[in-house]
Amino acid sequence: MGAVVRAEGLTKRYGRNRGIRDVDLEVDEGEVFGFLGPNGAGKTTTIRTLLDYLRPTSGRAEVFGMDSRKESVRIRERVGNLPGEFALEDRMSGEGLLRFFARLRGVGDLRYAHELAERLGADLGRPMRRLSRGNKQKIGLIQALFHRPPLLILDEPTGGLDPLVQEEFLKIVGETRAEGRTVFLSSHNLAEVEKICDRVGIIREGRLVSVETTGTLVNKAFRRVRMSFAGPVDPGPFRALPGVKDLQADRESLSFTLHDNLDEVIKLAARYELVNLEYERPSLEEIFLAYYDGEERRS
Ligand SMILES: Nc1ncnc2c1ncn2[C@@H]1O[C@H](COP(=O)(O)OP(=O)(O)OP(=O)(O)O)[C@@H](O)[C@H]1O
Repeated sequence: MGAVVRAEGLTKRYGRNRGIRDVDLEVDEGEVFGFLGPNGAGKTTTIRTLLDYLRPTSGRAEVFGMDSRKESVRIRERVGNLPGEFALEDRMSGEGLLRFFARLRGVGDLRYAHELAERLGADLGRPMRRLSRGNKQKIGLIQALFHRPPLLILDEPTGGLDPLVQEEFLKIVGETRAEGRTVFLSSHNLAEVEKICDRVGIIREGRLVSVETTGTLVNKAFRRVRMSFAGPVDPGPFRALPGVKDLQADRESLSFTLHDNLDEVIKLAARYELVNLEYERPSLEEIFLAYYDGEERRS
């Protein structure tokens, strides 16, 4: 499996504004790659630069091995793109818009488009300008998906969608991957990223600060531990153990986050009569917040 998207030292400055700096990135064929970061981190800038809607200040990007500046037309033919602002104020209906895109792309058959509209509950009959944000977004997704492109680049695909529609969208992404196609999506919604992404890139203040498989990111993080005992427990020795943080205690129970050192914690707990033990891994959201918090303190 080769890289479908590759960025090397990709940098975009907007005058004195930061944009993105030195982004090195590879997205492999057949994977679902999640691009995470808070508002203003540089997700949209990266996506627009990959597709040559923006010219990089320095560095380069390739999509399907083609230079994104020199071969943007050929690249865009093979990409289904949902831009960050899909807000057409058009008189045309969703159906009209899809027919327009179908002609442009030389696709004769709109059956998959109609199937997607049905599944997402999209209203294809109304003028685009009369649709709510979420309903516009559905049309935006359908136009990105219906010609079954080998690469999907989706900027905040579930923004404005209600939870049931989000679930359906996640199924569609799963089917896309099962067909061996590649998906690159940016998101704020960490629960959804955790469900569908094989790998995750975290961007912070224009720099890509981490790329990991979703499993690694979640597994190497801390755990939340809660212990209840049959009698009073002395929290002091627990608090003193390396790896134990944010410990809270009442007479017969302890709760804390554990970053390391499970063995010593269990041995210490075994000196008491333990009646309950909860050991939970955090959500990607908690990891992300902790990551950002830690980064902030380091910088
Ligand atoms: N046209 C522009 N002119 C000047 N600065 C810009 C422009 N577009 C983006 N920026 C700046 O570049 C940085 C990255 O913005 P970008 O829109 O790529 O972030 P994002 O991660 O997509 O955020 P969001 O989640 O809010 O969409 C921000 O500091 C932003 O202020």
